[in-house]
Amino acid sequence: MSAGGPPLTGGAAILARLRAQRAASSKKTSAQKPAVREAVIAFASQTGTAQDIACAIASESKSHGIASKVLSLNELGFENVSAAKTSVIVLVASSTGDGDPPDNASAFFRQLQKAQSPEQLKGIQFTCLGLGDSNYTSFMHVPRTLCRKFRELGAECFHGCQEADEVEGLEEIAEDWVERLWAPLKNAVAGGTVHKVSPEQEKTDGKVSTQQAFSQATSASNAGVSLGPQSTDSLASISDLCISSDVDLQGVPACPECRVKLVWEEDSNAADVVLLREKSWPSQQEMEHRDPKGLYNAENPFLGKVLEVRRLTAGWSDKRVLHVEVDLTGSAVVYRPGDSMGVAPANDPCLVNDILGALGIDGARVFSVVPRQESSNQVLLPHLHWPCSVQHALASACDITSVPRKTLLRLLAEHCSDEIEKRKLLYLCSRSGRDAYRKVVVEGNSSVVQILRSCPSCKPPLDALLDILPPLAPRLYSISSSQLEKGDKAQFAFTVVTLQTPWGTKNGVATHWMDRLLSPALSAASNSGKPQAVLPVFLRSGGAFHVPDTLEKPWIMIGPGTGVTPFLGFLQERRARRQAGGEQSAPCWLFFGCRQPTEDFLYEDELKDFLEEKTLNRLEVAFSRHGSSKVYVQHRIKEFADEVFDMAITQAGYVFVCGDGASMAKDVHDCLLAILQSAGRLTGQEAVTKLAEMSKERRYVRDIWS
Ligand SMILES: Cc1cc2nc3c(=O)[nH]c(=O)nc-3n(C[C@H](O)[C@H](O)[C@H](O)COP(=O)(O)O)c2cc1C
Repeated sequence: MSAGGPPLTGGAAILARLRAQRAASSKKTSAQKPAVREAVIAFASQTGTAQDIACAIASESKSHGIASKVLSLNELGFENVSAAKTSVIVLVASSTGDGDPPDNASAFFRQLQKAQSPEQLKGIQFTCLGLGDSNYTSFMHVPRTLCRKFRELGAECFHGCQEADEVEGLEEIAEDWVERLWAPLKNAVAGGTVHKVSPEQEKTDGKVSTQQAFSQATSASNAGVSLGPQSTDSLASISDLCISSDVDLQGVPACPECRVKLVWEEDSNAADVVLLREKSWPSQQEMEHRDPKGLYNAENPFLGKVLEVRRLTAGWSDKRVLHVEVDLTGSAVVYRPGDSMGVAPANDPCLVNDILGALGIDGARVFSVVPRQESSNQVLLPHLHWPCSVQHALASACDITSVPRKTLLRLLAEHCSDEIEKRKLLYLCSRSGRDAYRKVVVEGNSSVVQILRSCPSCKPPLDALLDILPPLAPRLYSISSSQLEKGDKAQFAFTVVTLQTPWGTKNGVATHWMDRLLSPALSAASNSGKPQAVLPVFLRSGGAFHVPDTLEKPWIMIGPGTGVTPFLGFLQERRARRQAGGEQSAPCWLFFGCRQPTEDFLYEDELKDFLEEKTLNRLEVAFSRHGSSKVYVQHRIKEFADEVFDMAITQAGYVFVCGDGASMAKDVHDCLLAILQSAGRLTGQEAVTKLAEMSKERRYVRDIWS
């Protein structure tokens, strides 16, 4: 019988039996083994950085004589955290969205937040490395919450927690912290007296300021270390690397240990059931999945029919932005403008075939996963939804396109039979190869597929590869509609991302997947159509990025490119509320930016309608390719310095910014600081404090992406 449901029959019964057998076999072995004192290295990671650092810590711990195992927080499970089972925990955690936990930590985080007993984690020694980006309003929300809750529940910190900010450079700060981790970790695992670190002490003791750590780390890495075999200026790809046999390979991490074994399904009937289930996606059952509260996620999405798809950019432009309308009828989803639509994508089948070819594996083979360590009773790699085929795991569950982390390169190096290829990959993981790693791998926007192409002798075992590849993360798109106007429909827009890299063209995973799915409906003549497609979707809250309760304070909205999309929803909401009457409305301005009027003026007609009916009082557009000089939103905002100051500060209005976090959000932030100084006569420090206050009062709110 399925838990609380009707008895399982046919294929479902076979799948349930396979899972239960694997789980039982790993439990049996765990019961036979006495518990060993070991450190649990637990990560919360959305795009793989925290996972990579956690894996590197686990691998290196062996050389320090420390037994350890590495798990995502969800794999660990909050119910398994206790002084008896997990006495020493090293947390490596990032945040996503607006201070949200990464998907592989969300269930753990939920349970941790609910836990109240001050004794629940008594006897546990922990430390935490937080990863974050100070451009985000909820900077370090997840790591800080983990640390606070662990302490509140009785755990003790054995090594000063550290925060590594992307803005200052994660790698150096993390390396420095890990370097200082070994002695206290060894002591904690040995059960020695722990030198407790209080949050206050961390400020001066265990925790080095990020700037200090940064300079320590960089000066250490510059001292007496070879600069590598050649200048990075001439480097574009791995084939450009010339590695001599005496190249300095110091700092190469230990090869990550594989945690899992794959158990191949030999029963062809059982394998066929799995293949059929994968082929018939979405099944009737998946199509009919409904949550009465409208709570869906990437694992259990709502399958929404696509009602409309329309191209928003000119047909001749190399920029392809598509508008999509999804039917949410029956889903019980309630969204607010500012929320995002999550979409669970799949990888390009050609890339999957490349990996299968490189590894020489039949994609139709079906497997289950069991832990290699006999004492482990965790369900590992749950995101694969095993039993599954290799093809399915690589297409739907693993991230095969993002920039490879050093532990992945280290694994690949281990499995190159060609000595030169191996040394190239080792060099990229080494301290002296840091600049080459940044240039070739990070800036070159490489991927595991591209590395396998460049190193044909590389044949990593599938179990180790599946263990190390991060889960394929869902993608989030700002909703561009309001339910007050659109009811059961939700709209969003996306740019089909195509990057030119030194290796060749690299396509955005989700945007190309949606483009492939939706394009048949776009007729050449009308550029608009009614597709018969469904999208697996779920709602992600926009946090503080929402329409204010009042229309009586001014709104300044800044959203170049697809950053304008949430403001379409804001304006629909505003129109509906104005039409309902009863609210005075203060001025509402929008600063939008695009290349040129005839190419990518997204939602031009809709925005002009809002303007005409006075839902929007001013629309200022910055054209970057229309005229003799490039004009961006911050230039247009500066032209209205006095009005912006009056609306935002004197009238205590709202400033919303949406779009690219790498440059636009920073330029706009600097522009606002300059306006506070010029129009408001504030000093530089007063301007910084003022914006921080506005941010705290949720009157300066940003939804930015990297
Ligand atoms: C969509 C997105 C949202 C993010 N939100 C936050 C946030 O709210 N707070 C924060 O400190 N960092 C935030 N970050 C920065 C990440 O925490 C940081 O890049 C981290 O290194 C990612 O680690 P991971 O690869 O393990 O997920 C965000 C990054 C992205 C891409």
